[in-house]
Amino acid sequence: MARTAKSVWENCLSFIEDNISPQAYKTWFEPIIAVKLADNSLSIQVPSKFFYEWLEEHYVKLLKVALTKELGEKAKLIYSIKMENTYGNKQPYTEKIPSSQRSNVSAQEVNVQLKNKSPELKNPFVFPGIRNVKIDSQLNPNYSFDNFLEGDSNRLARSAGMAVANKPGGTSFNPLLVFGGVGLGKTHLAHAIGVEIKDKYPEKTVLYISAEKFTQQFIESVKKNTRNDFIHFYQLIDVLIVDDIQLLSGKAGTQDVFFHIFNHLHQNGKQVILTSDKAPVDIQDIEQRLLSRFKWGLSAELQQPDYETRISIIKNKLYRDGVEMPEDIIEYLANNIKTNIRELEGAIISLIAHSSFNKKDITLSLAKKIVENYVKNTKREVSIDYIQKVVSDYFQMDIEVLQSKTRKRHIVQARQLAMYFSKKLTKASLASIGSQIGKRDHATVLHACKTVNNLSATDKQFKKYVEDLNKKLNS
Ligand SMILES: Nc1ncnc2c1ncn2[C@@H]1O[C@H](COP(=O)(O)OP(=O)(O)OP(=O)(O)O)[C@@H](O)[C@H]1O
Repeated sequence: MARTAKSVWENCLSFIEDNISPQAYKTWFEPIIAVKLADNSLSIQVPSKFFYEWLEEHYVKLLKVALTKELGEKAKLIYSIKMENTYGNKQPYTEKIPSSQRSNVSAQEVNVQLKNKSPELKNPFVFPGIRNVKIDSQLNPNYSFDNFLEGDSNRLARSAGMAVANKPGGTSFNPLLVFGGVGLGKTHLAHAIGVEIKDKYPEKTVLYISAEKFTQQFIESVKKNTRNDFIHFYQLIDVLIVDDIQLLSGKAGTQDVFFHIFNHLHQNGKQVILTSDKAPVDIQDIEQRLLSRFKWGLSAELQQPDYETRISIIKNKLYRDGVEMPEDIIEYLANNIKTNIRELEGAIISLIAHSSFNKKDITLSLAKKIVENYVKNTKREVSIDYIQKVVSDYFQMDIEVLQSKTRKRHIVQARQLAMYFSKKLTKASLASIGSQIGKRDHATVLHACKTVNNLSATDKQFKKYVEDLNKKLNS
């Protein structure tokens, strides 16, 4: 019997159904319609671009296995997206996108000159001993310069990033340190520079790594006694991008090893790109010699985007998602989500999802509801620095006093309150809270939290402090 799109898809579905939860199957697979089968390519129609992205993100492997079983190794999946009811009464239209269209930045081969007999060079990403080390750049090709919109708030950082991408290691921006608040595009820009360099100079070895992962790898190398291999590995890199460098704060061993790697790369004309959520002067607990190196090149700030840039970012995101939205809603979003581009994008995604799942138009009242949720839910994301500022302002003392070693009762209480609220309102560990609030250890923070709970149950005045601060930190 001749195979049809429908019969092939039905076989795929019965395999998929056996491998995921009934709820997921119902939500994500039942609405799909198989539309065409040509050679090894099956076209399926999905209800929205959001739907397509969800499938690609969560079920691409399963789809691949199911399809390969049916159509063999060369099987291809093509999505046809039916844009319906996203806005207004427009005719539905379709858009075709191949599965996993995003090209990956391919692994890079590095020939290692082996000086001794042991051919082992440990790649902390892949473990087996290897002569020809393949280094996955860890870059995300979706973060490019093309979709990093320019505005006054990011012009300097973006242009410096471009200059570095054009001539890695060959400008005075080495290191290039990009800093700025949460969700303002540091990671995006860092990847964009790496992606651009790989495009222009495919032979260069580029590596993106978060400072957190770098630290974990280093700790692992100490445990396994492979510290030299670890250093050697990083010294092979032509362009090293380290994200969230402030996370090295308080980690003396990791800072030390990074210092050696940095010096080696810098001396050899290799490019280093760093990001941080603070300006270099404000990064605490980083050794002076390292801090001074961070300042060798250029520190460029990403500021909060102005209104025009927010509008362009929204429009660009909508354009890329193939969705239209009335101008007044775009303006409403831009006027109400100002400080964090990730939140702005999140609100747009929620709006699209709501309207496409509920088959309703995107209206201003829906936008208001979503923005309200966003603003409410994200208000609690405060930093430990901010908490210390609010608490010290409340007690009219300087942050340095709050952090000092003094045992004066009112200062101790202020410090304990700062610790208590840091535990309550942030995801930071006790140890990290302690190190940021006057270099105390985790036991001190634990004790502070208990004391605040006890005192608020027994001391009226103290209870009032807690209530006042709660209001200030949540407003
Ligand atoms: N100029 C821009 N144009 C378009 N999109 C942007 C721009 N800046 C940021 N974004 C988007 O905003 C989101 C948040 O950016 P990113 O993750 O790079 O922020 P971050 O500063 O690294 O945040 P965090 O401090 O939480 O690590 C991303 O989806 C990114 O693509």
